[in-house]
Amino acid sequence: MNLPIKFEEKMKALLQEEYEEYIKRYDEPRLYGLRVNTRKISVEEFLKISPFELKPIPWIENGFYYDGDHVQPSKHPYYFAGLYYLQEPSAMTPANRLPINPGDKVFDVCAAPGGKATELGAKLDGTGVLVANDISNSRAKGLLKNIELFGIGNVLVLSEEPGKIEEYFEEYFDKILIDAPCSGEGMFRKDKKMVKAWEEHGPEFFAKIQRSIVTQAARMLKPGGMMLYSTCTFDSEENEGTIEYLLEQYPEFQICEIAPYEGFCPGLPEVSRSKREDLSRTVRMFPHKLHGEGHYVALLQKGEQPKEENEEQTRQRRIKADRIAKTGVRKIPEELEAFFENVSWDLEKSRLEIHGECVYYMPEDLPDVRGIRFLRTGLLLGELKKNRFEPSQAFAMNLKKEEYRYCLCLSAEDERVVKYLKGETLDVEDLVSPKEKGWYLICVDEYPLGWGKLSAGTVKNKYLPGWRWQS
Ligand SMILES: C[S@@+](CC[C@H](N)C(=O)[O-])C[C@H]1O[C@@H](n2cnc3c(N)ncnc32)[C@H](O)[C@@H]1O
Repeated sequence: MNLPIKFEEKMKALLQEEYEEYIKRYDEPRLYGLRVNTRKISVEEFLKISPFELKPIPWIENGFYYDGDHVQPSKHPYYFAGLYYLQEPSAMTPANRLPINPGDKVFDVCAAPGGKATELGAKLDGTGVLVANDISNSRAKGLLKNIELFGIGNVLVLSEEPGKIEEYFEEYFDKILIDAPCSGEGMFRKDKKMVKAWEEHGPEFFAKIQRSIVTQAARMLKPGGMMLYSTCTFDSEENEGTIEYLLEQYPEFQICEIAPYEGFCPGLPEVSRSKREDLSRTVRMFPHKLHGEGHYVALLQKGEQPKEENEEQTRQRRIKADRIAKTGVRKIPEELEAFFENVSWDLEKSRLEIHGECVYYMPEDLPDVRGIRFLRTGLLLGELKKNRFEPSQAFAMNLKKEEYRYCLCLSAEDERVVKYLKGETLDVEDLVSPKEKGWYLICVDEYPLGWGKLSAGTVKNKYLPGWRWQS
């Protein structure tokens, strides 16, 4: 493989006698990873039904290697049920090593297309709130789809400059993940286009952006909160250099130990300006040390700053508290109430929001985000049409089979599953009485795929057209 000479020289200086071993990895086949969505299925259960041969990724409990040269997990109904995400193995590390507690307010600053946000949302398991942002609107659309596919409803999906978001979320989050835009040196093997991109915009370009993002994010973290910074590059300015910069600007932050794995290498104080020893608590991942393409990960905690509040600060704090969005409806619309007779949720009026025809179920304690560019606030439950409620695709993905009364379960081998995913009408007379009618949750085995409307033994397809199986 043709690598830029400047890059090779830099890697030689960084790796010294290990360089030969590292460069040999470029001749080896690429690695494919699959991460189980533990919000929908346990690892144990997934291993019982997995159609693919899987080998554990030793440092990720829910991560596995698969043979991407012979199987295509993105073309299996379980993918459409959101049971897993396909992700390069070392890229699974950041979201895995950021500790998440139930109820946490979590922010993924550079989230598209959702490789890390989907894991953070799965770990929250319906509690707290996940704010997922990406500055690119087109990429944020893909992010929203992946979040919905994963069954994550306690969300806010934004497409905004972090500097603008900061105005609304000062010291709001318990956990922040920054998977920063970077020069992508760890992706050269997997994606040759990255080499060309590196030649156009190298480490210097990205180091500036990263410094701005980490300091903006730092201000959105609560004292005591944790922040994880990651890149898929080897460059020291973008890695240790960015962390060093953050610590200079915000000395109340400290670097934390990351749960170890034998293939992790310590960060390198010697490549930084200050040579501070604690940079060795950050982690470098190299393809010749573990079966992954390479990453850099740093976990930080914001210290509690003992501060006496003055009058002005108290006033500001009160203003902010008033900015918590007032959600809720006085009365649940009858059509929605009728639909929810078949859903086992306790629908809380205080969390419902209705805009035009659309009904949303909101996370609690969100600031009012008017003025921020957003793609979604909360879970879109569906639409209120004339005298009826039409449930959404996102709602189907958020439900568990046992939470809705009328389910139609097809086995993964049943050819009607793919027909359904392609948007076709289904004949199901063999499964339900021709007298049955109304909204059915169509499932592959036990796992919801979307809605269908049953009448006279036929399912009218309500699968979201934009998500259809492409042949
Ligand atoms: C490494 S990718 C993120 C990958 C993602 N975390 C995942 O695991 O799927 C970096 C992302 O940062 C976004 N980005 C670039 N500059 C940004 C900024 N200033 N604020 C927020 N996002 C930014 C890019 O659009 C890109 O999608």
